[in-house]
Amino acid sequence: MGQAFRKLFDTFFGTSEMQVVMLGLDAAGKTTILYKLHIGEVLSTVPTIGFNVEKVQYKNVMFTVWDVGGQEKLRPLWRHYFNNTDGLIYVVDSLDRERIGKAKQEFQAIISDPFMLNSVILVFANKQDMKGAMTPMEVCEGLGDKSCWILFSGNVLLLIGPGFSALGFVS
Ligand SMILES: Nc1nc2c(ncn2[C@@H]2O[C@H](COP(=O)(O)OP(=O)(O)OP(=O)(O)O)[C@@H](O)[C@H]2O)c(=O)[nH]1
Ligand SMILES: [Mg+2]
Repeated sequence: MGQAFRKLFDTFFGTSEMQVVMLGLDAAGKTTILYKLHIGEVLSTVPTIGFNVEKVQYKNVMFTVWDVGGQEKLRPLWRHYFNNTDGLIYVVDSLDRERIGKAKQEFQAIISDPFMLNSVILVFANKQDMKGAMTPMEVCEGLGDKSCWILFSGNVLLLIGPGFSALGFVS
């Protein structure tokens, strides 16, 4: 019955699509997350030069996820992905206390861009398995959004600030 209802629902409403860009400093774990979402496995990665792109279906939404290299010399290219982006996944290495200031600077620059004003934003506080990792609250404060709320699920921090809304992606 559930299946039949879903088929009927999909026939009438179809599958919607969202373009999502995944950004964050180098070695934050973006490519690892992309392939965990895409094939459900943790693969070994090399630093991304350019981008990886995969489609990920969640319920009746097809997400096209762009994972863009985060090395310093590649960051000026990030803005080329902002046009037509519905959502941002910003990945932070929770172990990297030294660079949380840099992660904040890049995050604030992204969310101030006119193309990103209507995007939904999800901050992924990654590497929570590591001893000494910043807590999601510390990551949230480190990124400079004092008014954010946190919904914490596993190692996902959903950051909802003024003008932001939730990306239905957390599981
Ligand atoms: N312990 C731990 N290590 C992780 C986690 N996620 C990623 N890593 C490791 O972090 C390193 C960098 O991961 P990548 O996914 O390549 O990082 P990236 O953000 O894509 O890096 P760039 O492509 O250079 O921007 C790899 O050695 C991963 O195995 C995690 O949740 N926990
Ligand atoms: Mg990568």
